[in-house]
Amino acid sequence: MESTAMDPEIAATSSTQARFRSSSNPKAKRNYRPTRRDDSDHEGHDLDLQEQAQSTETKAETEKQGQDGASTLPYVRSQNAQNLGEVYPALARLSFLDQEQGDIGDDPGANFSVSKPRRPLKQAFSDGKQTSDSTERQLMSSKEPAVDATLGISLAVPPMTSPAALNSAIKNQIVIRECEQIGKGRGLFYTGKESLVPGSLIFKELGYCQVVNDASLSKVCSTCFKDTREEQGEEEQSSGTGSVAAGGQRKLVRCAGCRIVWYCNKTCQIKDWKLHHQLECQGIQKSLSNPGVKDVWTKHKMDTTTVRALCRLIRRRERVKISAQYKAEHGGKLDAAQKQVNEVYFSGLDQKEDEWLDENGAAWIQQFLSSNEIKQTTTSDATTKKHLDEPGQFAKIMAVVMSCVVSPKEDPHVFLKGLSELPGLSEHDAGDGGLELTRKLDSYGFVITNLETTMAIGLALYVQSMPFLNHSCVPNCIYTFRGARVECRAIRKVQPGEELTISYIDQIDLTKVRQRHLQDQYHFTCDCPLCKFFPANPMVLPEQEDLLDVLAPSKPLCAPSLDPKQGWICPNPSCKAARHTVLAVDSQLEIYNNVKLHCSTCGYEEILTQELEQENREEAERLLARFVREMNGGSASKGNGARNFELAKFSAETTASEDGSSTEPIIVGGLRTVQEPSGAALRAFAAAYRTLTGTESRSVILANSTSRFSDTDEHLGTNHGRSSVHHLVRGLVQAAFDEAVSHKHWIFALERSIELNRILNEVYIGHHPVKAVQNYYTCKIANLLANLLLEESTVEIEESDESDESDDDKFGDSDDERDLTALKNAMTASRAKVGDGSMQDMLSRRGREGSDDNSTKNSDKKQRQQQRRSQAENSKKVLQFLKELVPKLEDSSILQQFQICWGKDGRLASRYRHQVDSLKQALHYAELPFAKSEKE
Ligand SMILES: C[S@@+](CC[C@H](N)C(=O)[O-])C[C@H]1O[C@@H](n2cnc3c(N)ncnc32)[C@H](O)[C@@H]1O
Repeated sequence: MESTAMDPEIAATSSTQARFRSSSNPKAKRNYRPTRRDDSDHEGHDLDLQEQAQSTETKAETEKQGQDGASTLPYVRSQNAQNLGEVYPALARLSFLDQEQGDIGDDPGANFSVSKPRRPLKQAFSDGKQTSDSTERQLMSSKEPAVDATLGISLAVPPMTSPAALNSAIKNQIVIRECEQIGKGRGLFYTGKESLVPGSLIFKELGYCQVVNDASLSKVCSTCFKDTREEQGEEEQSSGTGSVAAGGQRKLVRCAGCRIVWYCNKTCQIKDWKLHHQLECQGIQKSLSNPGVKDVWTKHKMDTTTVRALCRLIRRRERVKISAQYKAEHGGKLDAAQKQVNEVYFSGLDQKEDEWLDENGAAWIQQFLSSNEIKQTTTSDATTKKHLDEPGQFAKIMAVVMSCVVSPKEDPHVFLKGLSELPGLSEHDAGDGGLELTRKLDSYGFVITNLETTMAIGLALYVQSMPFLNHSCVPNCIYTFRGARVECRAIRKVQPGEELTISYIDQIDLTKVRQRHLQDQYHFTCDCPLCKFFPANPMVLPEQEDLLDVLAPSKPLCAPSLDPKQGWICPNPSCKAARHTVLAVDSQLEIYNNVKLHCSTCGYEEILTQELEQENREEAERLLARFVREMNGGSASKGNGARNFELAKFSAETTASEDGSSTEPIIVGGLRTVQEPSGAALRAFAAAYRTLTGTESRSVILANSTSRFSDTDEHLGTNHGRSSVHHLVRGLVQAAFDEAVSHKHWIFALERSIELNRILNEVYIGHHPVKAVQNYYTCKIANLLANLLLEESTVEIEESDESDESDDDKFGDSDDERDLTALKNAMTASRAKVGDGSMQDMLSRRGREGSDDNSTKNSDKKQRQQQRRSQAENSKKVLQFLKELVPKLEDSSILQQFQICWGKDGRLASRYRHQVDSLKQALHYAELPFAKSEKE
């Protein structure tokens, strides 16, 4: 531990120098309830429960407290949280999906603070003792570190006797052992005989310590982690003790002692008080009286999430020591307070697990949350120390921690050293305790996220199974949170012997980006199939340089014959196995020069070359660019910047051919115009299509146009042609999706997203991350629409009450209000004139209108009325569309293709079901005002 960390003077200076993070709250996700305006001062609801809670403590406990300043209360965990969790790790990439994850501010040094979602962070680099032997190290029932008989030294492989392991849904079938890959350390493996089905619960566990992050403190209960932003019509559970606003929306109450942490109600507050907060509260108040660090709490000079987590971690160890001492002195008996708390709050697994954590947690943190194996291949201890200390963060964090936990009489150095002093450890192990603990929190801390929003709401340190999950860009597991309890589930079939993995990062980045991220943040090179075989992530359009990389002559020249299950569907129209005529070999062609296609059903064979594929891709891109250019006015209206195309709204209808049979149309890209596509656009398209396929296009429908090109299906011909069409179609749909997203055109984005899902299902058989990602977007957009729809219904009511409301009022400041306005405008957009198509245009036009002089006010008013009528009409259409969407989202045959969504029962997994339910609920609400405006 560097002395600067504890020096109060230096601490004071550093805390004033550093601006750790802005205190801005994450953008509050809209509640599904109609907005209520309640201006009552939230803080006015503070319950002075500190005293009440204290009065419930027993005398003995208070006395003990007075004597040594530490709580003798047993650790108790509430298990009444239900609403938290994470849908799927690390996928929220698009800006609109990015929930504010905790602002780190512009201080680069603030990065260390736990303020954004993260998987386990950088690896710990402590001095644990273990070997790199790849043999299984599992010991079933020892509390001591396993001993390798050959080497005679202890191994960093924890015994699988923790409650999480013993209570696992697949008891005794998961083991922790060394991975074969050098430098990877230990991993969690499935050893059952039957393969695991998607959705299987693998384990669930409680954290050793957990805290709500700074950004969510006033929104999330610090005991049960219930997020008030996400409640939707649930029955209030505050039973009169919590604060319920007039509108039914629950408010949290704040500890009147430290004024930092918030709770659902008295019960939660008392629970936390007994477990942690009593000491935490005293600590914070002590810290507040220290002028050097006071600003941290009062002016949010830095993020205190890590600080509070560390304090809780340290305190738990302290409390356990005191508790053990009490037990020893009283013949193994619990003190009266502990007994009372156990009776009132503890039950079943929670109790067992908490007792186990009390007894073993510190030792596990000390001995198992570290791996020499990893240390050797990553970086030195000194580098780690430097990393932690680089922006001065470590010193600042420790200064605040010390101001909370160390009593004035104590020597901080001795105190910190003492943090490592566990029975049985050598002097070497008992190094710099503060640094070691911080590194462990940094390495193994998990961000607790909210299921609905994937917003980061807290930080927890798990010690049982969770910390041993390694990363893969194509993971087979996800973890979700129930309160602060983490649950790990399989998301696809897991074969016996397979390692269980989660993703630490955003899977949809390019391989290069992902690898850089993993290297920078976690210090390892990922060896998963996506990294090994897909240099250009097929989930995103490959960048030119990635293509150049893979075209390097050193690459293998010919790919092994492709297994139809992995990448392509037989294009032979008469093949019985063929359902679609689209190829999905682009990913493979990014690696191999030639791909030999062989259909095991009909014997069809063909060789596709990288060059050919590259040509097709380029041609498709050229076509796309030209087509979009022409659709936007192109040469005809050069320079005026007008946009005259809008994105597709609804799928094209099946068209009847001359002989009376109906033809399924190919909707190229789903682009439709608000008016007829120009002749130039159509010609551009036809020419490029001809070049790509060697044929005239067949039944290609553009926009709302009735124009189409006649052709026969047979002419689609070779893979060459099909591959080009595939690029074209997918590129166009992707472009349409991106366009819709960039304009926050959610309805269209949703529609395009579903279309992309359909295409992906054709081109990737079985599970594929690309499908998971797109499906994730579909769900998120549906969820967003649900919010917007509901908001719209609220606004509709408000508007009808105040018909003279100015435009300015409707353009609120919040992003949500803007989204809502954009959505409304989008609904009107289909009727707009040339140049009015884009939402941006419309928004700026409306902005300009707002500044027009009085003479135009009347006509503006009429226009607005007209617009409202039009909005109402369009709203009905949207409603109808969404109503039709719900059964599709629940259609199990569609879902079976998105394996990622499967629940145990083969239905939509509950995490998605929840979103569909939200949509249904919003539809229900939304109908009321729409019905009203209809009558009007
Ligand atoms: C939470 S720990 C996982 C358990 C770790 N293997 C151990 O033995 O303690 C995260 C660390 O494991 C290592 N790791 C995780 N996934 C890996 C992978 N796919 N390849 C190599 N190392 C990996 C990295 O060093 C990372 O920082």
